[in-house]
Amino acid sequence: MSAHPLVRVDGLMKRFGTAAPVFADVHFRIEEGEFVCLIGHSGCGKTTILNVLAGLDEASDGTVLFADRELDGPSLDRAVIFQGHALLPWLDVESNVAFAVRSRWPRWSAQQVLGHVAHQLDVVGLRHAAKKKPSALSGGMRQRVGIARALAIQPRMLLMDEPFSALDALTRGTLQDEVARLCAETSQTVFMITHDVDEALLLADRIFLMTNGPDARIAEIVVNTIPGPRRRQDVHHHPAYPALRNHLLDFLIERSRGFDAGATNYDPKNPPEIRLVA
Ligand SMILES: Nc1ncnc2c1ncn2[C@@H]1O[C@H](COP(=O)(O)OP(=O)(O)OP(=O)(O)O)[C@@H](O)[C@H]1O
Repeated sequence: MSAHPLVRVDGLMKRFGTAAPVFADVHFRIEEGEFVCLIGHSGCGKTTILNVLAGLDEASDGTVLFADRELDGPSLDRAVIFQGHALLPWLDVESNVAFAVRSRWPRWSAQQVLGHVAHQLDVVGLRHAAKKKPSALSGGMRQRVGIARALAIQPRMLLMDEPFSALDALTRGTLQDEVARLCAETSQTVFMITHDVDEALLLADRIFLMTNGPDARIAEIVVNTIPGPRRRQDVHHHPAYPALRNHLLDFLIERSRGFDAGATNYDPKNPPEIRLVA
């Protein structure tokens, strides 16, 4: 880890009302250019952590430094792609993306904005749908618009909350490939929530495993020992794949439940880093 990671989270805790904390003592770093996935069961606080990183929610305790500065609300440095795309329904595809581009570069001419939008729509294969309203698009196309809009503002970090979970298997696979390619080409820093271990092994450089809530922790950090660039048709042939996949599934099925944060060999500031090879 470098002395100046892009994201530095220390002692993060979130409590709603007087209930037990959803999660506590969460520490992690994300390096510039890294793709990190967060995996854990429903309710352990993944979306809450993502919202804190986005500046949309505040933790009850702890600090988040982004590029060595304490976070202060949302910023165009951090773009979010939600599960349900969140497009403006009254604007066509081009205008949805242009809206974000104009807020990022308010001095750009209309021509510059439209040129940039056209390029982003090309990147996600949606140039032909530029004049369509979101209601006239399939779920996969809408999610593509969300991706184009997020990437169009060239964020320093992309935050994705289960971005493919509402899609059919075929569309999901295609979009996963596209995101893998786009992020690798631009060395995009990404923090993504997923429930899908194969998706994590395709996309992530490191996978943070969260225990069940309440009082959830990051139990361990699994390093993806399958080297990039990874492609969907190759990943499962890599010799390390079975061990990695079994390790992630065993965690979700078994170890995420009985985790003991008080165990002497567990240091929340330094969760065990797991490096599995074939
Ligand atoms: N505004 C709120 N008020 C009270 N409780 C909340 C609020 N927001 C979230 N919670 C609770 O905090 C816990 C964590 O929610 P969060 O959505 O972060 O979990 P998650 O791990 O992302 O779950 P999922 O995988 O189902 O999306 C849940 O038990 C949820 O009920």
